[in-house]
Amino acid sequence: MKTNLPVHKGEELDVTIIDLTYQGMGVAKVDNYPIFIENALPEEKITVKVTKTTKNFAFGDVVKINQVSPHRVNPKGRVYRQTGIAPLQHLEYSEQLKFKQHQVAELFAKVHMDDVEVLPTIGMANPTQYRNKAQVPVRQVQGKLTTGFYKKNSHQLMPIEDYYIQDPEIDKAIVVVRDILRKYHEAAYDEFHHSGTIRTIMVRRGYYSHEMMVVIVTRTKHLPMADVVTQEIQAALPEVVSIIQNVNQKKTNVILGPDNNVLYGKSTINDQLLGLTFAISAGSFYQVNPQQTEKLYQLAIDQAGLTGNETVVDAYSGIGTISLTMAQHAKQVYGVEIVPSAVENAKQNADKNGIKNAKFVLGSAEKVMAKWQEDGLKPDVVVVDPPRKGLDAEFIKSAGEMAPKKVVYISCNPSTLVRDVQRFAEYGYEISAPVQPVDQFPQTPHVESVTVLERTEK
Ligand SMILES: C[S@@+](CC[C@H](N)C(=O)[O-])C[C@H]1O[C@@H](n2cnc3c(N)ncnc32)[C@H](O)[C@@H]1O
Repeated sequence: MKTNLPVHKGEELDVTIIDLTYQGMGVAKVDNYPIFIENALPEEKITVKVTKTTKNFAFGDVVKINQVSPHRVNPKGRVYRQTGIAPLQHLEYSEQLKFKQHQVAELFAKVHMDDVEVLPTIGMANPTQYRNKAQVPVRQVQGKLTTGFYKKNSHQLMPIEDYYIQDPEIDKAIVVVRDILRKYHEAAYDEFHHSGTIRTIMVRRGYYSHEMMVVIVTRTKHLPMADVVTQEIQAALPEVVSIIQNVNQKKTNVILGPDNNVLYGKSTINDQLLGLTFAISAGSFYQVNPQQTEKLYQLAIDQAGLTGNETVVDAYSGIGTISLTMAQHAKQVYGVEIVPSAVENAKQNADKNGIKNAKFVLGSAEKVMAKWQEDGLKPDVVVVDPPRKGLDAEFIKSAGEMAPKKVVYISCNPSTLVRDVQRFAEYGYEISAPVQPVDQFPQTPHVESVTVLERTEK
C-alpha cells in the first residue's frame, strides 16, 4: 500500500531543528513526520534537501543554514563530522554535556520514570586528544598505502593524520608506522577482493606509563619483511615496548583476529589507574579515556558504599580494573569476564598489585552469575559494566534472586540502562541516588553514566 508522505525525495524545504538524535543528527518535523539531518543543531533554521524517505521518517542534507545556532563551533571542519571520529565537534562542549544529560533524562521520562534525577554531565577541562587507543583502517588510496577513517555509513577511507580526539603521540605513531609500511611496499588490504596484507594499525599508549603498543593487523599469516619493519618501528618510536602482528583472515568488519604474534617486546603494556598498575593485552578491553575513567571508577566506588566487610561481584570485569580498585575497600571481590586474555590480565593484575581478595572467572556473566547463585553466593554489592547491549535478562534474574543490597550500574548506553533498571524493579530495586553521566567520549554522542539501585523489598 502506498502511503502519502508529507515530504518527497529530492524536495528542498525550509525547516527548524527542534532536537538532536542520540546519534547527534538534527531533527526537524513536517506534519509530525521527522527528518534526520546531519550537521544541523537545535534552534537552527535550515534549507534541507530530502535524500531518503521511509514510512516513518526521512533523511536530509543541509543545503543552507539560514539561522545559525549560537552554540555552533567549527574547530576541525567537515571531514571530522563526516567520518564519525567527532560527529558532535560542531556543538559547543558545554552544550554537548547538556545534550548527554538531557538524553538520559528523556529516556527515563519516556518510560514514565520522570522522577529519576539526572545530574549535569561531568566533563573534561580539555575535551580533545583524550583517547589512549586508535584503530585505524589501512587501504590503498590513489596508489598509496593510506591511513585514515571511514566516511560515516561507508567504507570509503578519508586520509587523516590528526585525529583530534586521540593522544597526539598515537597520531604521530600511526604516521610513522604508515611510512615504514610504505617504504617496504607492504600491500594495503582490499576489502572488495579480500586481498592485500595490512588491514588495520592499532596503537595503545599508557596515559601515565607512556608505554606504547603497536598492533599490525594482517589478512595473511605472513607479514613480508616483518624483521625490518619491526626494527624500524622500534628505532623510530622509543616508547614502543610491544609490537604485535594480529592475524585476521576472515572477510569481516571485526577488527582483530584470533592470533597474536609478538614481533617485539612484551605481549602487554602497563598503565595506572587510581594508583594501581594494570597489564593490558591487545585483545582486552580498556577504557579509552583514562582521565575520565578515574572519575567514573571513583564514583562507582563511592556509590558502592564499601566499608571493608562486603562481598562484591564485578560483572563484565575486563582486565579487573573495577574489581581491583574495589577490592581495596571490600572483603572479597568476584569478577566475571568473557574474553580469555582479559581474565588472564586480571589475574596478573591482582598479583602485580598484591591484591589477594579478588577472584576472576572466565565465562559469560549470565551463566556464571546463575552458577554463583546456585552455589549460594550472597554478594552485598553487584557492579555491572556491560557492553552497549546491556544486561542479559538471565543475569538480572540471578542478580535479583541473590538479593544484594546495592547494584551499581556503569552504562555506556542509556537505552539499555533504562530497560535494565525497569527489569531490576521487578526484583524490588529502585534508583536510590541521582544518575550521574560522565563524559567518556567528548565530541561524540556516546553517553556513559553511573546509576545506583537499592533493594527496597525483602
Ligand atoms: C564496557 S567493558 C567493561 C570492562 C571493565 N569493567 C572496565 O571498565 O575496563 C565490557 C566488558 O564485558 C565483556 N563482555 C562482553 N559480553 C560479556 C558477557 N556476556 N559476559 C561477560 N563479559 C562480557 C567485554 O569483553 C568487556 O571486557
